Amino acid sequence: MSTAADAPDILKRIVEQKAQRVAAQKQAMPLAEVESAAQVADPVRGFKAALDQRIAAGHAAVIAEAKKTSPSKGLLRADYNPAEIAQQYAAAGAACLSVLTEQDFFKGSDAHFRQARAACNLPLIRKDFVFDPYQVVEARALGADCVLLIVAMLEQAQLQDLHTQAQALGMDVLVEVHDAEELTRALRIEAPLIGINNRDLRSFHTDIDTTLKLIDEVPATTRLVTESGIATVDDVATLRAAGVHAFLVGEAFMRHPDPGEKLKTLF
Ligand SMILES: O=P(O)(O)OC[C@@H](O)[C@@H](O)c1c[nH]c2ccccc12
Repeated sequence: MSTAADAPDILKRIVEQKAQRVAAQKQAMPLAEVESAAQVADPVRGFKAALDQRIAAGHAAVIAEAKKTSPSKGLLRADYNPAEIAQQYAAAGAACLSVLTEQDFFKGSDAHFRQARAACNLPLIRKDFVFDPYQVVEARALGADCVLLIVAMLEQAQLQDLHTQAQALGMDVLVEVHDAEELTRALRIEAPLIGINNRDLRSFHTDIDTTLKLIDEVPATTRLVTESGIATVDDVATLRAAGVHAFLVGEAFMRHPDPGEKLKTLF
């Protein structure tokens, strides 16, 4: 069985760095304080519901991602303004937004997340590397409507517990997998929302076949999101023809001077 110990090197490095950050953050802001902040946070906006609505109406549901930098591609956008990007995405018809908050490898921040969420009415996923229950409470305190859980970096019991905790706080969870074994683990916890990451974190190579190969294993009642490397109108058409209607796209939008314009042309 794949476990956190088998995670690709880049994921291990990110998680090690993150563990130090979380330890320091717990000192700066004890759990009880974060819990209080979570209790008075803005109500959740319904992340999965927004995807389901778009798709029920016959449209593709786009989770449009804001990220300044990625470990695989480096700087994507020098003039990074999360509030402006959020408004452009919302105006262009995105169903939901994704905002990177990881600091060391993606140059994200909690402030980016807050700015983006305040600038629109769409539901947002906090994109980070979550392994500690503290981070789940922190996400809700920030106003997150959904959190990402990456199967490759979590033990099964951890995955189950974090998933239950996030749902108890009212959030949706995007459970990310990359292969059949990880998908089995996501299905075992009955995750309603599963993302197939087309990026191989060992090589950084993206291939939409990753989604196409796994699609038959995903029950019709599960909302499937295809993630990463979606760059052309052909990619979108191929995936939709195969029955995938929710898309998480970052790089293709971020490289364009007007990310919202790119969203409109791609979808
Ligand atoms: O920029 P892309 O290739 O369109 O991919 C977006 C998103 O899928 C990618 O950023 C991502 C997928 N899973 C992640 C986990 C952590 C950080 C980032 C990611």
